[in-house]
Order: sequence, then C-alpha cells, then structure tokens
Amino acid sequence: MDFVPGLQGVPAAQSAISYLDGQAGLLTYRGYRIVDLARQSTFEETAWVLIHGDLPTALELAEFDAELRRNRRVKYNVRDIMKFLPIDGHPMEALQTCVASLGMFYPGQERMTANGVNADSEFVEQMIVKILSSMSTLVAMWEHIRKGDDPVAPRADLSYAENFLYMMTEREPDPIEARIMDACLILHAEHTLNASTFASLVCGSTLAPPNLVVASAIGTLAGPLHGGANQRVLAMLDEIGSVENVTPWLEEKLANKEVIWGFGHREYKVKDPRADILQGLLEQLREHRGGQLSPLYEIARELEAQAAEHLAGKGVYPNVDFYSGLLYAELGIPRDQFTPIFAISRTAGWLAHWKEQIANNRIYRPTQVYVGESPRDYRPIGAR
Ligand SMILES: CC(=O)SCCNC(=O)CCNC(=O)[C@H](O)C(C)(C)COP(=O)(O)OP(=O)(O)OC[C@H]1O[C@@H](n2cnc3c(N)ncnc32)[C@H](O)[C@@H]1OP(=O)(O)O
Ligand SMILES: O=C([O-])CC(=O)C(=O)O
Repeated sequence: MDFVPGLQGVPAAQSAISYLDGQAGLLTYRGYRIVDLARQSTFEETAWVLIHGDLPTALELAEFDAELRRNRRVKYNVRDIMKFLPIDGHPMEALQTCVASLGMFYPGQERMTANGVNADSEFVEQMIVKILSSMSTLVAMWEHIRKGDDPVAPRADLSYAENFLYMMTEREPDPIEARIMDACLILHAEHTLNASTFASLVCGSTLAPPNLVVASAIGTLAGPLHGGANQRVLAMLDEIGSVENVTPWLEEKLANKEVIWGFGHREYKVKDPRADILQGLLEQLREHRGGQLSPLYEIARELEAQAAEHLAGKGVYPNVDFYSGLLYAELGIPRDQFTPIFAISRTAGWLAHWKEQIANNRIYRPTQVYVGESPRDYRPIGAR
C-alpha cells in the first residue's frame, strides 16, 4: 500500500458517533443535524447524545446533568499544581498538565481489561462525567490563578455554559450570552476523525487512563493548524487592521503562499456549516447589543468575501475557527483561552470515542515506509 501523507482519505476507525459530508456541508452527531442541535439542544444534552448514542429521556438528562453539576469541583491539590506553573505559559499547556494529573486523584484504570470487553462500565461512566465537569473548572481556575487571584467556585444552580461564563468572569451571565456559549460548546463538541480525536484514539487503544487520553488530545488540539487557529484568527484580523487594508494584505499573503487562519479544511470543500451558525450568533449578538460589535467583525466579513474570489476554486472557505474567536472575545474571554474552550467542548467527543474504542479495542500500530540507510557497520568513536 502506498504512503498517504496526512492519511488523507484513509479510514482509520469505524465509528457511529458523527458523520460529515464535506461537499454538502452536512454534519450530524448520532444522526442529529448540527443546526438542530445548536438551535434546540444544550451542551449537557448533546454530550449525552454523543456518549450514549441517542437523545436522553427527561429523567436520563436530569440525572446526567445533576452528576455533571456534582462533579464541578476539582481537588484542592490541582490548584497547588497551577500555582507552580509560569503565569505567562499558554493556557492549553496549563490545561494539559492539570488534566493529566486528574487520574492520580481518581484511580481505577487497573479495573479495565486488555480486550476492553469487560471494561468496568461504572469506572468509564464516572470518569467521563468527572473529566467533562472538571474541564470548565480547570480553564476558569487558571484564568484567575495566573492573575494571582483566588479561583471562582463553581455554582451548582447554573447550567454548564452559564457556570463556565460565571467562573470566568465572576458575574451572572446575560441569558443571550449564555445561550451563545452553549451553542458554541455544542458546535465544537465532535467532528469525526480529526487530528486530536485520532490522537485520543491512539492513546486510548493502549488502555491508557482517560485523563491521559484527553491530555493527548489537548496537546494535539493546541496546534494552529487545528484548534489553535481560533486564537491566530484574531491576531490576523488585528494585523489587517481595517476593511480598506484587506485587499493588499490578502494579495501579499497569497503571493507568499501563506495560510489564511480560519480557512480551509481537510474534509469540507464548502463553507463549514458551523461557521455559518457562528456567524449567525454574531449577528444575533449584534442585534442584542443595538448594533454594537467589534470592528474586527467587519474586517472578517470582508476577508471572507475577498478570499472566496481567490480560494473558492480550491474548496477553501471559512472553517469553525474563523468566527468562534470573535464571539468569545465579545463575551469577554481572553484570546489565549479560545482554544481551551474548544477543548472543553471537544472533550465530549473525545470521551465518546474513548468509550466506543475500548468496547471493541485493538491497539493502533500502523506501519511505515522506511527510507533510511541499509544495515551498516558501527564505527567506534575514535575511528570516525
Ligand atoms: C478545528 C480545525 O482544526 S479546522 C482547521 C483550522 N486550521 C486552520 O484554520 C489553519 C489554516 N488551514 C490550513 O492550514 C489547512 O486548510 C488545513 C490544515 C486545515 C487542512 O490542510 P490540508 O487538508 O492538508 O489542505 P492542503 O494544504 O492540501 O490545501 C489544499 C490547497 O488549498 C490551499 N489552502 C488550504 N488552506 C488554506 C488557507 N488557510 N489559506 C490559503 N490557502 C489554503 C493550500 O495551499 C493548497 O493549495 P495548492 O493545492 O495550490 O497547494
Ligand atoms: O475535522 C477536522 O479536521 C478539524 C476539526 O476538528 C473540526 O473541524 O472541528
């Protein structure tokens, strides 16, 4: 078999969790269209759908939600770990460090068996809830600890999205802003075999503990070709600086064969359906605020329009990272926390894949095409 760079088009897993058609711009989670979930569901319900395979009953949802709320607090020692981290480190690194540590506080991995068939289902469900709940607490905790402040304790009377905004900003979120955050969490929760999910599958296939599975995925999501692009987009819009500068800026970037952050996708050859929904949320926010929105939004719209003239022929359009950062910035979130928010949300997908993987496990071990030296004689150091 020929080597395929980037494994483009190579099936590396079988999964019932999500489906996308990159020509039609269709994305479904367990068969439910993303547009319907973003409009009508909540992050808690969507996480259940991904993890359990179907819409929950009212009772199932109430119990799952209650468990998520009960598990929002993290061990005090995790706060101590954060105190030792450099305050100017990237929040994705702080998040990965703390998520990696979680398993030491919640052992139980040894109860899982090598073929996964007898995996301890109680441990699996408990860890899914523990990790999913902890994610937003860890991201918000770091926001305060890096400023030398005490973290804001989670509140059990708020939804996942409301509580996250409350812990980040220390104020009760406006209902429209909380709904927007909820929709963002839904939109980012899962996306077939993307790079971070693939990393999580490889890690999970060794029967590593789920906190380390998520830590592997966090490291992979951090790169600017993947989740890290949302932070780069805002820096790029700053660099463009004005609507008038879009044309010369774009011409120069394209002439130098540089990437336009937030554009392009391995799977989509049309505009990412989530980018459309995120743009709709920005418009909704603009209306809510009586027409007020950052001038960067106008630059982004102009960039999208002009980039289409150059890149549509290659199937390169805005992806999910193009408009998300503009929304988060409007909600008062610092730019380097955009990718951690992506990680909070994608944890639902990563853990759904982990559960699916270990129920029918085989270790990932592909092969390589060797292009190195043939066997040759070792020369002692004095003879070189
Ligand atoms: C959540 C997510 O991960 S979404 C993706 C977030 N990442 C980004 O926004 C970073 C910018 N985008 C990119 O770098 C790429 O589009 C990726 C990494 C997302 C996908 O990469 P690939 O599938 O390998 O696409 P590939 O590099 O083959 O691109 C195909 C063509 O489109 C061009 N292209 C792709 N993306 C872009 C872009 N953002 N800007 C300009 N040109 C682009 C490539 O230069 C290439 O052109 P060519 O055929 O003339 O050489
Ligand atoms: O699918 C991909 O390659 C990237 C990704 O995670 C997404 O778009 O949400």
